[in-house]
Amino acid sequence: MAHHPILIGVAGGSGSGKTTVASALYKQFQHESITMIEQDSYYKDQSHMLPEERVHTNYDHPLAFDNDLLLHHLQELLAGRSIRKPVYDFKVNNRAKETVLVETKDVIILEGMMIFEDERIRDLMDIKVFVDTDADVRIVRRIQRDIEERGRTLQSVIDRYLNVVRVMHLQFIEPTKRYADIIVPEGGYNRVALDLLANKIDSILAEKREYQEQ
Ligand SMILES: Nc1ncnc2c1ncn2[C@@H]1O[C@H](COP(=O)(O)OP(=O)(O)O)[C@@H](O)[C@H]1O
Ligand SMILES: Nc1ccn([C@@H]2O[C@H](COP(=O)(O)O)[C@@H](O)[C@H]2O)c(=O)n1
Repeated sequence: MAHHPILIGVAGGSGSGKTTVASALYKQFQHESITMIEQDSYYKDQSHMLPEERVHTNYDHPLAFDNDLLLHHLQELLAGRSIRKPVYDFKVNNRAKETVLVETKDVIILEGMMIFEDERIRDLMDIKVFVDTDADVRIVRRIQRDIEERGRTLQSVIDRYLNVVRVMHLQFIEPTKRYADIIVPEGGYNRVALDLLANKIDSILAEKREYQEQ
């Protein structure tokens, strides 16, 4: 393994294409040593709340995330140790009982809406990517995904978007674009951006290997 793993952050609004970009990078390096972490896995545990109370949580506010645990886990991975990543269940708005073993790798991709918002987490990243997609495209993608995969109704997705997601996006996500090294329009299928990123990752890996051999 390289001397220090590389941490790549992929941020952007809900439905922007973060997961698609992160997965494309993951695929490109699947023969290397690579792993992926999602900030969504670090939504706070809400077992102490009734299911009907959990519906009212603001999931688009930085405080919805257990960033202390995320920071600790990233530090562990970067130090060469494995972690047990929490599992989040969107259908019941709560952390699941099981955890998943994640071993450290040369390249760690962290994907999530607000990963640039916490300075402690931001400062660990070697490359910061912001996936920038227009709000109309993001809401259409989100409607489709939340109904198909997260068990939501059309009305609940629309209400939450207009009352919470949109407002929080402007307050907490859009301003973090300034921290990005690279802004990728439209995300997932932007081949040029993905190739540029892959080249950069390759060169950092080569640099680290050279340093390690000295
Ligand atoms: N460039 C793109 N063109 C068309 N559809 C896309 C593109 N990027 C992502 N998608 C689709 O949009 C949806 C949301 O993308 P996803 O990567 O899950 O976004 P995020 O992780 O930012 O919420 C997915 O169904 C994905 O297949
Ligand atoms: N229990 C929850 C937790 C979060 N959300 C929404 O998920 C969005 C973030 O996920 P992306 O993959 O789209 O980045 C966020 O906007 C939350 O509103 C939820 O619906 N329920």
